Amino acid sequence: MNKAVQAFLGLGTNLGDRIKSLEQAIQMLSKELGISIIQISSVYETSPVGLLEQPIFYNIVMEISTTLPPEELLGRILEVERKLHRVRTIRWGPRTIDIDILLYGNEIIEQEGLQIPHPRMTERAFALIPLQEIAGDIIIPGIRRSINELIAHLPSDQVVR
Ligand SMILES: Nc1nc2nc(S)n(CCO)c2c(=O)[nH]1
Repeated sequence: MNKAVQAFLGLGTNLGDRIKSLEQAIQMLSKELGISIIQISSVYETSPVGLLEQPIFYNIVMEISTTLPPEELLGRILEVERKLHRVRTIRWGPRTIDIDILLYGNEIIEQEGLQIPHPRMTERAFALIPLQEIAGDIIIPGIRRSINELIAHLPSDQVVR
C-alpha cells in the first residue's frame, strides 16, 4: 500500500450546467479508489484567464489524500474529464470541466504532460483564492512567497467572487 499524499486539485467549468458539472466531478472523484476527498472550497465565479472572450468560469479547489502516484492520479482525472464530455477543442477555450493537479505533496514534477506544482497556478486568482480558503498556510514547492503574498501581487483584472 503506497503512503497517502496530500494533493490539491483545481476544478473549473464554463460550459453547460456549471454547478452540475462540478457536482458530478466531485462525485466521480470521491468514488475513485486511492482518492479520498478531505475538503472542498466554496464555488467562485471567476473571469476567464487565457482566452478572454468566453463565458464566466466557476472554480473550486479541493484537498485530497491519495495513494496514487502522480501519473496514475492524472490518468484518473483525465478519465473523469472524458466522462463529463470534456472536449479538448480550442486551447484555453470553454469546457464542461477542467481538472488540474495544483500540488502533490511537496513534489516538483516536470514531465511531458505532467508539471507539478501547476506551472501557472501562482498567476491565477481562480486557483490561489480557493486554495487560500482551504489551505492558506500551504507552501508551494519551489516558490518562496506565501499564498497571501502571491495573491497580493496578482494583476487586478482577475475578478474572483
Ligand atoms: N477563470 C478561469 N479562467 C480559466 N482559463 C482556463 S484555460 N481555465 C481552465 C483551467 O486551466 C480557467 C479556469 O478554470 N478559470
